[in-house]
Amino acid sequence: MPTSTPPVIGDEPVLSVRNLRKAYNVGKPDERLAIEDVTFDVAKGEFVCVVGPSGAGKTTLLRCLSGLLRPTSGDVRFEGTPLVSVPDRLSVVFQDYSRSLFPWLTINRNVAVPLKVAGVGKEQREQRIAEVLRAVGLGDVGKNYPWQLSGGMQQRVAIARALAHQPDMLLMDEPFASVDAQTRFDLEDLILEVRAQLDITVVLVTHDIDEAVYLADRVVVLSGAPSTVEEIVQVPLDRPRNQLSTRSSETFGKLRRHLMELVTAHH
Ligand SMILES: Nc1ncnc2c1ncn2[C@@H]1O[C@H](COP(=O)(O)OP(=O)(O)OP(=O)(O)O)[C@@H](O)[C@H]1O
Repeated sequence: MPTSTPPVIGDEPVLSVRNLRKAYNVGKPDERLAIEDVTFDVAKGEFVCVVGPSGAGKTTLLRCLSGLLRPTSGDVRFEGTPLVSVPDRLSVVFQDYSRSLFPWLTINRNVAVPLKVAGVGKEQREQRIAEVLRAVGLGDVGKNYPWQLSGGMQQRVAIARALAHQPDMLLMDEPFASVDAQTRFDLEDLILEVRAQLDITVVLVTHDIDEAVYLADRVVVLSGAPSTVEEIVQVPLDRPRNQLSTRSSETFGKLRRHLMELVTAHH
């Protein structure tokens, strides 16, 4: 099977993770090592998925990559700079859209939040909001409130909000886990389209191996906790991808099988 290859030719990686280690409750009786040693790079424009058994530390890793959580040791650099907080050029989308959108704000105002924080003026803000809502297939819901939309539509709003200030990188933690199967396929295709249109770098954590193969250029496979990198698998599937033909191709089947073996062997 294809395995690890150097991800970057020439340019510096957008994200570089070196010997990341994360323990919770250090020095206390309930100290717990979640991540033992994780190293990988993400190149500009690349789509990297992270998979691993339940409890492998996927959410912990993503939080460390976003600057929300400080590693115990090791180094995470975004565009060459060590992370100390969430950088402006990076956006995060979580699984639970119902907790990430502000229920008391209209869709337009939800999407406006990061633009206001970034100091974007009113006129330009309104233009950006209309653009990103159109980009996620939600042209005319701006005056509605989140609770008036379906789960899939709310997650589209969360994605639009994450894209509003034109980040260089999007980090996503199980972003499609709370929607039904058909909506999940639609959202997977949406994120692939958005990625292609905006030339954005994406790191997405999922427990769903098929989803990882369908979306990624490379898949980082974590071992069980405390996690290390089991293997980095290259995904040589053509783009644009298609839910029917890509998923039924022989290469897809082989990759899926290989990843299943890796993940279940270390469960
Ligand atoms: N705030 C915390 N305090 C203490 N331990 C924690 C904390 N958050 C996570 N852990 C522990 O760290 C380990 C990794 O958890 P994490 O949620 O990162 O894994 P995961 O791979 O995302 O899990 P899942 O696939 O079940 O969502 C687990 O053993 C968990 O109990």
